[in-house]
Amino acid sequence: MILFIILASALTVYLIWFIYQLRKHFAPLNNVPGPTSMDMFRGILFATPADIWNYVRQLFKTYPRMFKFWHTIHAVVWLSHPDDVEVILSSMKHISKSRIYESLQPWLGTGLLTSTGTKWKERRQILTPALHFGILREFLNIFNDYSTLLVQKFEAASKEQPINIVPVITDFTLHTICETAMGTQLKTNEEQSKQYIDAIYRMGEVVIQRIACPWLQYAITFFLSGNYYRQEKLLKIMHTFSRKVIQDRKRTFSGINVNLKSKKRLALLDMLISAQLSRNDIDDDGIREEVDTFMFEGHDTTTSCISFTLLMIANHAEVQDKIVEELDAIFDNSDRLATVDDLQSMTYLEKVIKETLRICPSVPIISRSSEEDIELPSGYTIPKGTICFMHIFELHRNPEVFPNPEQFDPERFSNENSKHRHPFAYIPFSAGPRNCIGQRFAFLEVKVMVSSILRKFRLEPVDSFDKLPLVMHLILKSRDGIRIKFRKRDL
Ligand code: HEM
Repeated sequence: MILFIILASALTVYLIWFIYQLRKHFAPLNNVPGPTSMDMFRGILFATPADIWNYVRQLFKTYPRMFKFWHTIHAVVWLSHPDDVEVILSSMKHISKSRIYESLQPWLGTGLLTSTGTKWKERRQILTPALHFGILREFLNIFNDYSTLLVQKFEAASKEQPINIVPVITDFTLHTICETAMGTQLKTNEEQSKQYIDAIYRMGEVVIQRIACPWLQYAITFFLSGNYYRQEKLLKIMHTFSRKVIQDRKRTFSGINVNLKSKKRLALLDMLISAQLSRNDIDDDGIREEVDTFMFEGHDTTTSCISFTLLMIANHAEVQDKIVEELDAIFDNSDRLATVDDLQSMTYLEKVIKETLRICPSVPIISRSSEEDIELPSGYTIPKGTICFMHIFELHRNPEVFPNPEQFDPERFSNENSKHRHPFAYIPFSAGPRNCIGQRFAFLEVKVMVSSILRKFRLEPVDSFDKLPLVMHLILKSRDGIRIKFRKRDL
């Protein structure tokens, strides 16, 4: 009994000391406005991903520049002003992702998206040449082949019925990333490919459920919730598949070892195998981490971008007319496939894609952990160890930078109008040292897909962006998909 009283007293003293130290360390945040922990708890308890999305947006209406709250023992700040975001993103000191990304680690390990420090620097160095423009040119045939198939799919669908485009586009972006980055065709009629595609969809659900529900972020509660077993099953399918792709590629790669010395450009997976064979820079698990990272980052983001671009075009007839005029001038009614020069001539379409990514950024929120105290231009100090969320979706709606922010206006991205813009006011691909490595890949793919569709179809609106139920997810998504009508163009 005495022992129990001593232990309980020691524990109480330790807890009081711990909370005191925590409060002292994070005292500079006391000045930052924000909801109370109780408000926060009420706001997210039993909330769906759509409720959480709306709740955070509502908080930005009350605290437009930034706000803070406590999430159990973690101090969290949300930022949306370009000056504040610039201080964090442009620094090499704050390159570590916050603990929110830990939910991705069972799947992606510490690949390029989730790693930090020397590991991240070395991997970025190996992988940057894999997305060089010279290589992307070689991917054009693959983009063209798959977009031809996509158009055929829409042609076969009923003319009058709206189509939920998200699953169809997802199917195509998964096939293109697998073939371009891994040099492997996903065969939808093969059981293993089918299982893999399905597992990627379902793993996304598990990850987001864990991020959205605070109590699932701890290993023990996650384990008890039953989601752990679901995750293990999915990981087995996905990792077995990626390991097989790597082994198959390695076999053929060692057979053509000459590639290591030749000038021929290597695809992403070949680049990783080459780094292993020639310099032992990366082991088998490391290659697997990067393959999984690119499969994830390289398909969901572009699916969101293509789907929202088509939605915006369907809802803005005058914008659609201008794109069609541009395409007609380039292709002159011919059926030929797009070349790199054609894609570079699609300057108006490029402005449309940029404006879509402003209103509907595929990655709406990113997060970092502060590695040391940060003095923000707003006058507040963020102590070391704070979780910093940067709300790209809100940042892109700053009325001082983008007047009338909800209005869709591609001309915001004319050379004249973009010239004097704050460099961190528009960051769909993030910015600074940890920006998106696949940005040029994404633009090429989106342009090929969207132009192929508009050369064949007139898009008619069914859903509109302002009525879509957006959800808190890693990637911007509508809970109910995105529906559009496709009417064959009279050529
Ligand atoms: C429209 C399409 C895309 C958008 C809007 C986008 C956006 C972003 C953003 C905002 C980040 C920073 C994430 C963070 O800090 O947490 C990022 C990182 C990344 N993206 Fe993309 N992305 C797109 C397409 C792609 C594609 C096609 C690939 C691969 C081929 C790719 C690969 C990556 C990787 C590997 C990272 C991590 C980079 C690093 O930390 O060094 N992304 N992307």
